Amino acid sequence: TAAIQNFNFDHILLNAAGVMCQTKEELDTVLASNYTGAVVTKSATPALREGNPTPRYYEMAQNLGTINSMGLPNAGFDYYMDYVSQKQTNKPIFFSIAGLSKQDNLDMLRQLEASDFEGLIELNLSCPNVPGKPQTAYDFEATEAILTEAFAFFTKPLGVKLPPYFDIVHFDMIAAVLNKFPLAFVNTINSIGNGLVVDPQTDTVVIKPKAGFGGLGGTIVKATALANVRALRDRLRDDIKIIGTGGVTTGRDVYDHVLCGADLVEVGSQLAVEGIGVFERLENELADILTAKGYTSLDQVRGQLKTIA
Ligand SMILES: O=C1NC(=O)NC(C(=O)O)N1
Repeated sequence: TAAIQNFNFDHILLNAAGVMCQTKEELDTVLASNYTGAVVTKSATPALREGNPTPRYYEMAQNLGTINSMGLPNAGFDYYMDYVSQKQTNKPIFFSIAGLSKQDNLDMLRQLEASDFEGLIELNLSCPNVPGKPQTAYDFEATEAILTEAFAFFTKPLGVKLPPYFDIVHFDMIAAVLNKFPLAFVNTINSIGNGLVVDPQTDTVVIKPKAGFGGLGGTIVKATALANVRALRDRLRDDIKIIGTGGVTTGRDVYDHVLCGADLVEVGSQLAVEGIGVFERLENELADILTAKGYTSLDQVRGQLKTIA
């Protein structure tokens, strides 16, 4: 549809893959909100997955953030294909996939290409929580290889979910790879992989998988998220849209993501913590900021972050 072609959504907020999107009921809840512009599915693997042993998710005190090692629990590719095939909605759906191998990903992409699905596809190259599996997008050659093979046959709107980078040279390198392909969007960031959180009552890690190592989200990842949005906006072709994810708990955080160049903004940890009402609160807080600044459109804000001369 036109909305998808020019990435023009009624609302810029949606969930982050993994949060409130594993079941049809959760997906319907996000879609039904008057304050979301789209929904993204839990990253699907070919077969249903139980994921990692629990406890595998923890919310830190003072809403500092979250740590998770879910391990890609999901109902399986066919479940989400069934959902999108039957869903009557004019709100765009992002179908997220996270194969455990290049072949898995190519197989799911071939099925999506052959289907009547008219939404967007997010290739998650950044899950940090499958023991023994790397975050693919930290391997620039592997990333180029999967995208080369994918774009040999895939014609629907495709984007990638990236891990955070922490080295300017890595921003340059991943952008050089991504700029070779007709990507519809880039979604940055996924959780900051392999953090470690201690329970102060018990001197114990707070999640069971991987001896407590898990992906960080929420307040504590905001500065890294903004840096990755800004760095990729500065480096990627203008036609590649940016979805900003990470550290969004207030309307100001949404504003900051747009200031750094985000076209859409995803909410993960704060959606898990607060529930579906977070979207209305964020949109109202954002509107108040725009009004206070005399802006009538986010287009006046997007990418306008100033530097110090
Ligand atoms: O890509 C992912 N990012 C996360 O932080 N967690 C999930 C997961 O573990 O399934 N996947």
